[in-house]
Amino acid sequence: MIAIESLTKRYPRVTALDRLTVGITPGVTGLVGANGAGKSTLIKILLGLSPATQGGATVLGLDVAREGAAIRERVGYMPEHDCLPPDVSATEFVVHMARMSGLPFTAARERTADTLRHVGLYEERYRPMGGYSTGMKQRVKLAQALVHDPKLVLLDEPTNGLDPVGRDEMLALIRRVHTDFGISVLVTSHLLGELERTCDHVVVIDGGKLLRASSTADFTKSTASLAVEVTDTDSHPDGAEALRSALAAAGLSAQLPGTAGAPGAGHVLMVDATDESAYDTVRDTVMELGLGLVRMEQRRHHIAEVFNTEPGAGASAPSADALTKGGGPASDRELQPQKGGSGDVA
Ligand SMILES: Nc1ncnc2c1ncn2[C@@H]1O[C@H](COP(=O)(O)OP(=O)(O)OP(=O)(O)O)[C@@H](O)[C@H]1O
Repeated sequence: MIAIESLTKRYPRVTALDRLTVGITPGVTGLVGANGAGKSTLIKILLGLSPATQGGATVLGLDVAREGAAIRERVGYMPEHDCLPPDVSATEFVVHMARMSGLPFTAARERTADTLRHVGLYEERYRPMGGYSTGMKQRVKLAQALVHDPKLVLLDEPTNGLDPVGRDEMLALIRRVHTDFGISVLVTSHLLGELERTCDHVVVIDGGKLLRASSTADFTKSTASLAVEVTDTDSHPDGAEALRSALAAAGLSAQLPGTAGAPGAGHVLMVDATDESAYDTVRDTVMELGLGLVRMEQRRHHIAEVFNTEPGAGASAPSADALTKGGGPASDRELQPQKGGSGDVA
C-alpha cells in the first residue's frame, strides 16, 4: 500500500523524520509515536501536501513528490485538528467533500447518506456542526474521509479528545472500515493499547526514526505465564497467597503482581508455566484448597512491555523509556511528548 524509503523531513530547527524506511501492507496499520514523533508530518508527505527533504515514498504505487493529486483522489484523509465549519450540517459538508473528490451530485448525496449512517450519525446530520459533541465531529471527519470510497484512508489521531467509551466506538468503527469495506487503514495514535486492539500491524516511530515495525501478533506473543484468579474462602482469607505457597510446595513458582496497585489485583497470581502439566497442577491445587477458580489463562504480552523488556530496544533506550513511562495498565499507557517537541515550531 505504502513504500517509504529513507524519508527525511527537516524543518529549520527540527528533524521531524530521519531516514525512515518502512512498508505498509493492506489491512489496518497503527502508526504510533509520542507527540512530536513525526506522525502528522509523515501523513502530510504521503498525501503530497508537504515535500520531503530527502528520500521518497509511494502510495498505491504513486510517487508522493510528483503525483500528489492522484494520491488524494484515491486516498481518504482524516486530519487531527478540528476543521469543520460550524454553520453547515454534516450532510452539506460531506456532500461538498464528495463533490470535491469528483463524485456527481446524485452519487455524492447517496454516498453521503450511506456513509453518515455507517459512522452512526442519523437525524443529527441535518443540524449545524457547531453544536456537535467531539465524538460526533470525529465521526463526520471519518465520514468525509470515506465518502469517495477510497482504497486507503489515513486517519490522524481519530480518538483524540474522546472519552473511553467514545474511543472504543471509534476503534470498532475503524476496524469495520477494513472488515466491511476492504479499505486499508493507516491510523496514528500515541496510545499503545488502542493499536493493540485494533491493528493488524504496528509501526513505532520515535524522534522521526523507525523503532519497530511488525505484526501486532508478534508484539503480543504469548508468554510462559498463566494468569490464575481465585476467590478467597473462610479458611483461606487470602486465596491467592494460599495458592502461591501450595504451588511452591508442588514445585511451581508463582508471583502476585500488582499488590500495590488496583483493587483486586492481588487476587491474580502469575504462575510460571514451563509445560502443560502446570495447568493440571494449578487446577488440582485450587481444588485441594477449596478455592473458587475464576479464570486460568495464558498471558500475552502488551506492546508496551515489549519496549520495557526487549534487549533490542536498548539501542534506542531513551525512546523506549518515553514509550513506557506513565502509570496505569501497560496496555493503556500514553506515550510521552518528545523533548524539543511542538515547542520548537519555527
Ligand atoms: N510546520 C512546521 N514547522 C516547524 N516544525 C514543525 C512543523 N510541523 C511539525 N514540526 C515539528 O516536527 C516534529 C514532528 O511533528 P509532527 O506534528 O509530525 O509530530 P506528531 O507525531 O504528529 O505529533 P502530534 O501528535 O503532537 O501531532 C515536531 O518537533 C514539530 O514541532
